[in-house]
Amino acid sequence: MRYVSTRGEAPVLSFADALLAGLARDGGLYVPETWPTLSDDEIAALAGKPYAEVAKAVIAPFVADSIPRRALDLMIEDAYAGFRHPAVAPLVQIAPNRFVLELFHGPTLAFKDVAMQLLARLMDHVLGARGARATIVGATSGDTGSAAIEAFRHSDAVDVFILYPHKRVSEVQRRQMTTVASPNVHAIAVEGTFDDCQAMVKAMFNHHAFRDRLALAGVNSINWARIVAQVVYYFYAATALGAPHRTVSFVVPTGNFGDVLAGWVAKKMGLPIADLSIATNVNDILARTLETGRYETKGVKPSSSPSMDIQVSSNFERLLFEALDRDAATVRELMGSLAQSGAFSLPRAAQAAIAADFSAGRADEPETAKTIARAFEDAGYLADPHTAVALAVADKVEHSRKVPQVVLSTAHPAKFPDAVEAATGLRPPLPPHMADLMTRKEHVTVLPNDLSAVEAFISRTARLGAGAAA
Ligand SMILES: Cc1ncc(COP(=O)(O)O)c(C=O)c1O
Ligand SMILES: N[C@@H](CCOP(=O)(O)O)C(=O)O
Repeated sequence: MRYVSTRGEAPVLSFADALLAGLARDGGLYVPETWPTLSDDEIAALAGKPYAEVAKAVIAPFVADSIPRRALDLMIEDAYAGFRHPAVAPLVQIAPNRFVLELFHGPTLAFKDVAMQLLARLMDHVLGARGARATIVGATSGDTGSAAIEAFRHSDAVDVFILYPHKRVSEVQRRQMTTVASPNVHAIAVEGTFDDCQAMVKAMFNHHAFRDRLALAGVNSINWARIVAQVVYYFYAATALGAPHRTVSFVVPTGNFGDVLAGWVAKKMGLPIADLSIATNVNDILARTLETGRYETKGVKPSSSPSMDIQVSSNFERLLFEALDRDAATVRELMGSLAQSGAFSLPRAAQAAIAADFSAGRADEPETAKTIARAFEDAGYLADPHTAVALAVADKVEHSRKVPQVVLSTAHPAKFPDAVEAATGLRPPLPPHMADLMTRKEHVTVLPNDLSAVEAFISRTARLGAGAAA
């Protein structure tokens, strides 16, 4: 499988090179040259299989040129062996025709572990085979950062720098990033928003001298490997509910658009999905885009689901590329407009193509709190605020409700104990492996929202950059 950039001006790469590249050198995102498909028989054969077996079948076609099958299988088995639930991603029925897919049973209690645990193994494998090292830079609104730090903390081949928005993540999220004492891990609190952090990470990739000197690699969902690992749980859940003989819908709490895009990839590969619902909090740029055809950024409002406090959803570019029939020149034009004026208008055909696969809805703060309370009262289910946004939207999306609806639960309620306690009176405890999190020593560098200050810090601190000027 070869990978092409959504902006059409970067080299075509193998899986291994796309894995290490992160952002394409033209500023675009890598996507597979063609979409592999699974036949109905192949999909039916996944029903009832352990999570790792489903992962092997779904991921193999995307990596075949770069990773020997036996090595892939071992990495997948190892990645999911550490999850706290034997099903890895259990499906819990909470109402007739409604299921919650719990994706938070990995080490850092959020769905990011599902992809990150595998990504770290894949990167170590490729770097090891090349005798190479890398400097990972990542932006986080709370969960990607902790998942990446956990996954790479023992890796000798990488240094990890995670940028998060100062004072805009939950205390549990912050401490998960700042209390890891590994010498290769660096948490940076940026005085700005997640969008500022993400823009800085992309700017570092677009600063080619810096990128090459430090051998930058990315762990955000700009990295294709993150998406492909997330495609797996759509197959896992849908086949458990009768696919391919039965159609299902998914409702996905959405921020950077990686998770719901993975659902779209599953559909492209042959999984019968009736509807993919994009659930947003008050930062509803994606819901507005689907309604109006205009993608328009506004100021970010802090919410009780902070991981979704995002305006610039990186992976929307991948969908746009497909909706425009892979017209990279138009992608470049629209992304240029976004960079210059903070907005672009979708061509009508692209808007229609997107509307054929996706619906969207938003939940404001009172609705989110009410939904946490109602899920607990009606079903005895304790939902975190991100999951609650999706549960609230699940009621609103008509088309989606005609078939079994799977709501993705992306974080453990204990990651957001204040919001959960305020709605239910119950304070969810952290699991035993994190019981002392609140007393561990924190290590963090606070930096201004300024690219040169961040680049200078990374240059000084990274093993590949030591002593060099930014
Ligand atoms: C808990 C949680 N839910 C949902 C999301 C949204 O996922 P995505 O960015 O893939 O749209 C995020 C982060 O982005 C998250 O951390
Ligand atoms: N909510 C995310 C934001 C970054 O998303 P990613 O999927 O692109 O890494 C987070 O928790 O950091």
